[in-house]
Amino acid sequence: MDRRVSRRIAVAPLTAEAFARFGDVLDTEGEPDRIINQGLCGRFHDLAALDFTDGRAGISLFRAEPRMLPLALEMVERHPDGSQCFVPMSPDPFLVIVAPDEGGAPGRPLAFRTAPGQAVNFHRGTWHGVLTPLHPPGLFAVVDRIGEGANLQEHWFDEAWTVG
Ligand SMILES: NC(=O)N[C@@H](O)C(=O)O
Ligand code: NI
Repeated sequence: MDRRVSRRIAVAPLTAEAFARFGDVLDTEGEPDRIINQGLCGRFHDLAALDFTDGRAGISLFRAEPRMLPLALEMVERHPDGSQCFVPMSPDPFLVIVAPDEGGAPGRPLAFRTAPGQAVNFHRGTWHGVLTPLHPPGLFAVVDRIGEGANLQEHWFDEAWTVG
């Protein structure tokens, strides 16, 4: 009997609970923490743990090509010196891929699809797929570490995983 592990990764809806071991989910679920601006705005306050060993936080804009599913996942990466936050600038869902660390290498990846208005913040050192829009224009604000060195470890799989 073929005991090969399936290399197909299903895409699940993103939830804070399922993502908690990998990072933070930012959204406007529930009541805002503060009502500001003369009652015209709800502030959902301090939603992500920004964590940098050195350097500083920076905000960059990404314009990324949308991908189609099923996706051949060839690699994941991690940033040992800083967290990384993807904030979509459109209401379109995007794909979030993470993997547990197993002795310094990624284990079986997990894939999530965001709901409109959800953003994610990868904890420092979390294995993740690169920014992966599913719809144009693929515009994101990214909050991550600005500092010396590459702050990047890549892992290329011997055999790609199929996501979706
Ligand atoms: N390289 C870069 O700025 N972005 C990646 O870290 C990514 O996760 O998309
Ligand atoms: Ni990254």
